Amino acid sequence: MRILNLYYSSTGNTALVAERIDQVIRDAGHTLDSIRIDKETVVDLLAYDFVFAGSGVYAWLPGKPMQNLFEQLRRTYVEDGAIKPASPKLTGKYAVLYCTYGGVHTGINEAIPAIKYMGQLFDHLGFHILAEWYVVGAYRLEKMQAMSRDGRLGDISDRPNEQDLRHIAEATRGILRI
Ligand SMILES: Cc1cc2nc3c(=O)[nH]c(=O)nc-3n(C[C@H](O)[C@H](O)[C@H](O)COP(=O)(O)O)c2cc1C
Repeated sequence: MRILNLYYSSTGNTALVAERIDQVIRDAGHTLDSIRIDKETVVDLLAYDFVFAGSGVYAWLPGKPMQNLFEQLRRTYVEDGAIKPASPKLTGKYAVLYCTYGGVHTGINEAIPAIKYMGQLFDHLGFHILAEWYVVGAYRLEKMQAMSRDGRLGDISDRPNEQDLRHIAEATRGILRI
């Protein structure tokens, strides 16, 4: 099984989640490509059977570098015919989407558009979307730290914490059983 973990992380929270996912996959005896997205990233999602895709949430969406990559991929897959009308499902292609988010204003509702945005590329290609994981992540920028205390989710200064990462590890172990 060819496995990819593709993620964008600006302030490190999503990277912590991604690293835990990587570790569980390796401990289960698989190899994987783990790619932290930057401006240079080139990838073919269709080269993999199982893709984990994650990002921090910024203004309700994944980070700009991930949006740019997904837009490039969407265009390429439309041009080469991989995105077909009615998006027929592909056998043996699975995706798991995850994000970290602060939710200072409206809680998890701020993160839902980011997950749905990422999911659309996989859905268009015909991947089966197995799960959507929402992990709380503190606002790490100095000027935003009050948002980690005063928002709708309460004090999230230490998130993602070890308990969050243990949940992700368990969920990853579970999803690999399919
Ligand atoms: C510039 C900026 C904008 C953000 N905007 C949102 C937002 O709209 N909604 C939200 O829930 N969290 C928002 N957050 C919180 C991040 O989603 C959260 O800190 C996340 O864990 C960051 O992931 P990263 O450390 O992997 O970059 C924002 C954080 C920053 C720094």
